[in-house]
Amino acid sequence: MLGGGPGGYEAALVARRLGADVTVVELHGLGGAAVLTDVVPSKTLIATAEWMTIADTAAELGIRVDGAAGATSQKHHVDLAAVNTRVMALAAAQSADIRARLEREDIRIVMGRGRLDGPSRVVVDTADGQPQVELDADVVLVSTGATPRVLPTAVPDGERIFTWTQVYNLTSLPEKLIVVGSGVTGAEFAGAYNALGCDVVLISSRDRVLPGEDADAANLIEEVFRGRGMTVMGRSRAESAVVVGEGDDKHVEVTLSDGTVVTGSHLLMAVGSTPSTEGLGLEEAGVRLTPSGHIEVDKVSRTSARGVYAAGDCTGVFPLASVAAMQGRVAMSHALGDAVQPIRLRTVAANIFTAPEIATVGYSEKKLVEQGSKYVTTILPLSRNPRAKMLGMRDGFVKMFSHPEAGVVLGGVVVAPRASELIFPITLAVAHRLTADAVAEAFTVYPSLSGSIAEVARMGHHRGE
Ligand SMILES: Cc1cc2nc3c(=O)[nH]c(=O)nc-3n(C[C@H](O)[C@H](O)[C@H](O)COP(=O)(O)OP(=O)(O)OC[C@H]3O[C@@H](n4cnc5c(N)ncnc54)[C@H](O)[C@@H]3O)c2cc1C
Ligand SMILES: NC(=O)c1ccc[n+]([C@@H]2O[C@H](COP(=O)([O-])OP(=O)(O)OC[C@H]3O[C@@H](n4cnc5c(N)ncnc54)[C@H](O)[C@@H]3O)[C@@H](O)[C@H]2O)c1
Repeated sequence: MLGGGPGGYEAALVARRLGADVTVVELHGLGGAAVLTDVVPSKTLIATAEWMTIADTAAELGIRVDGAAGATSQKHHVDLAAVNTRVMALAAAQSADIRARLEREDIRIVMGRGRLDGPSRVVVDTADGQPQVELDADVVLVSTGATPRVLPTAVPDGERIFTWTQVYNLTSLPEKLIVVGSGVTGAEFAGAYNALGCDVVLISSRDRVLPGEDADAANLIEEVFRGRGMTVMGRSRAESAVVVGEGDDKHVEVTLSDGTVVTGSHLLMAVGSTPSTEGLGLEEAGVRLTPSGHIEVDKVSRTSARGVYAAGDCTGVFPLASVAAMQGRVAMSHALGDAVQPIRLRTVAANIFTAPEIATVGYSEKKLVEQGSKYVTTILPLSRNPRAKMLGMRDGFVKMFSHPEAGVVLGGVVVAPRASELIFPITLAVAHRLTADAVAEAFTVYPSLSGSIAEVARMGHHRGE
């Protein structure tokens, strides 16, 4: 395995279980960017932000903090140094757990930068300056991931201008954080820092935040962001960014394409990723790349070179840790002759960890329209749910797409606190082609947020002729 992130280490475990001799080559640390810089750190930071959001409703629920002057006064504050220490410790512990698990399974780990020397040999420049390691293999899985895209006119310095991998250096909350890019990464960080108590400006090059997502969900999040005091600048492309001034006057200036200059104390660039596929000897080994530099793969993770498979963000199939892991497992099952199901992207569940969260599964409305499918949409605002009222939750909804005649659930969107947990019944329905009636017929607890899922399914009921 070239790369020890979710794509690589999950594949390693499957290959070992199927009886193969397995070596994982990893440049930085086991668990990959997912564990060390991306998923785990961001979601741990967001866990603190989520508590801050919950604390905001405390006064409404009748909770008073001793010494606080009134319901609207600032009662909690965040010690960012402590938060980031916890974040990094958690990521390191998770990485160590993965290493220990691989070692227990007798998987060899070689730390260093690997590259292909033809389709069945990997050469590793080891991290500790020891001689190169050469590994011959019947099967190679490339799972080298991706790194933050850097604009040459806004180069991160790790002190004032950050990529998302560097923000954990911060020991105190920025006075005013500018976030460039309103994809999932930008929206999650902008939302989190806003909840932690920062003044946040979100610069979005598109009409609205989260341009790729369900329009109702994205509009709701944008409204929530604005309602919490965030400045959201739509249709604004950042051209360049510089650090100016000295001492207390030091700040960041971001110049937009219309000449506007936005100033802040710090800047987070979240303008997408670049696949880590350069200098790996891929094309020389017969592995075809797409124009964007991603590795071309089929549904069982085969590349154009015999014996070479690829998984995860370096393939650009669907940049999620869960998909990387599935691609890796599928690759090894195929390569080692086990029963294998080609990857089914239609059933992937995804979640955006804003507050409220946005969870999606199955076909999106955009996809249903594009492919000319027949569908009905049923939608229920969260504010109608009795449990949500008790918990003081207002923003959110449950939406379901189903086939108008067959009643089969085609997809769903849940916007709610912990939507990542609530989406599961819809995921089951999509994965197993259940009808909306089948979902509606199952008992839900009263009162419960999941009651809205059964309710929205009930709304999709069609009387049989
Ligand atoms: C801020 C952020 C938050 C995210 N949150 C989520 C989330 O909540 N849920 C989710 O499902 N997904 C999330 N993602 C996406 C997720 O991080 C990726 O999809 C996932 O990391 C992909 O796994 P991977 O194995 O392909 O690559 P990675 O995790 O990037 O691992 C690749 C590994 O390969 C190593 N490597 C690279 N080149 C070499 C080489 N030449 N030799 C040896 N090793 C090499 C790297 O050091 C790295 O460790 C998030 C992404 C970002 C940016
Ligand atoms: N919760 C999660 O599962 C999670 C979290 C983060 C990322 N991810 C994965 O990573 C993928 C990539 O997300 P991402 O947000 O990192 O990248 P992205 O490419 O989806 O978004 C980057 C955004 O930045 C904008 N942009 C680019 N240049 C700009 C400029 N100069 N000025 C202003 N805006 C600019 C783009 O228009 C785009 O909307 C996601 O699709 C998702 O699969 C998942």
